[in-house]
Amino acid sequence: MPENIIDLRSDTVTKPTPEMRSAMANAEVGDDVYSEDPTINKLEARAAELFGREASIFVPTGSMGNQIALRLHTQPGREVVCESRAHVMDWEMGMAAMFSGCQLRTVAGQRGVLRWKDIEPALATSGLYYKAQTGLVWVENTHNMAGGTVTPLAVMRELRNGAHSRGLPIHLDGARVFNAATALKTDVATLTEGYDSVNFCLSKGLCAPVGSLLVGTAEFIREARMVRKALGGGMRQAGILAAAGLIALEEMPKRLHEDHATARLLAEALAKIEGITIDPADVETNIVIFTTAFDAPAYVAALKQNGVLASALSAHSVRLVTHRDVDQTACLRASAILANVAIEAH
Ligand SMILES: Cc1ncc(COP(=O)(O)O)c(CN[C@H](C(=O)O)[C@H](C)O)c1O
Repeated sequence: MPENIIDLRSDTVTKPTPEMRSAMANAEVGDDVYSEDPTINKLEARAAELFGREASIFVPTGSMGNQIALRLHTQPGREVVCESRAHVMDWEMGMAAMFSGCQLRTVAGQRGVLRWKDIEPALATSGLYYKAQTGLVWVENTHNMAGGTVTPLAVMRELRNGAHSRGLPIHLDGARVFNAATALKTDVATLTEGYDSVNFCLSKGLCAPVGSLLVGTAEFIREARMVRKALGGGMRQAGILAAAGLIALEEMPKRLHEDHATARLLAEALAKIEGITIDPADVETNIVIFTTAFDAPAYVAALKQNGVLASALSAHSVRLVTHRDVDQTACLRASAILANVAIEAH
């Protein structure tokens, strides 16, 4: 495989910045199981402040943050209503059932964006003996497998108000909520206001090496701490990770628009390639999903041989994700490789 690979598989591949590495090396630490790690405490306080919440908890992965929230909001036998291609449905190893005894009730959104009128018919909140009762409404913003699509602020509020009008909690899988806020030119506190919990990732576009944060009320986070420990997520001197997380929070959201611009460039180049279908107008953030007339896994394998890493989502679907470690020059180089390999794929 050639040198200087262009890795567009995911924004999870981002490496910590030199500033993060230096902060990690010098981090003040303590035992976080005793809540004595000063850098973790600082990160959790800062995250709660940014989201306008009472508290937050640092977790090693977005999956763990999501599953802690699902467990706390539900009880065994309840249903969780989510979008049909949600991460919690397709990428979290059946943990809703395995850990929380819940089943997922999927609802197809428009390019991943749910509306309350779509959710309402899927609810079971009283008096039905043949269905599991609904226990939680689940939103994903941005929506990964729909192509990084953004749920607008008015719809976020519509879904929140709908859930609460039926006495249901609502959780946001906000792994890329900073991308959504950037695309909407708003802030995360406004975008997520009133959501009973929000989980967001430091380790994706925000470039931290590890970690996510779950935000909510003080009581919710107190209980989340116990569930995290039960899952084996109680960490010791994790301030080393939190030091990078603080930089991720302060420095990285302001540059996410660059990833969005690069993604749009890629989409415009892809749209010119024979055998590839994509509408660049559909690309709202840092995720580019396109259809191929030819075999996608074979195409991705050939791209790898030519120095571009991508993800085949199905026989005729490919995902590219832009991020800080791939600048516009690299993406222009990738565009040429994507075109040349496509010609051979025909
Ligand atoms: C919306 C959303 N919520 C949660 C997670 C889980 O985060 P981690 O458990 O990987 O930290 C992801 C990771 N997404 C990963 C990726 O995009 O490469 C894969 C698909 O798991 C996500 O996209």
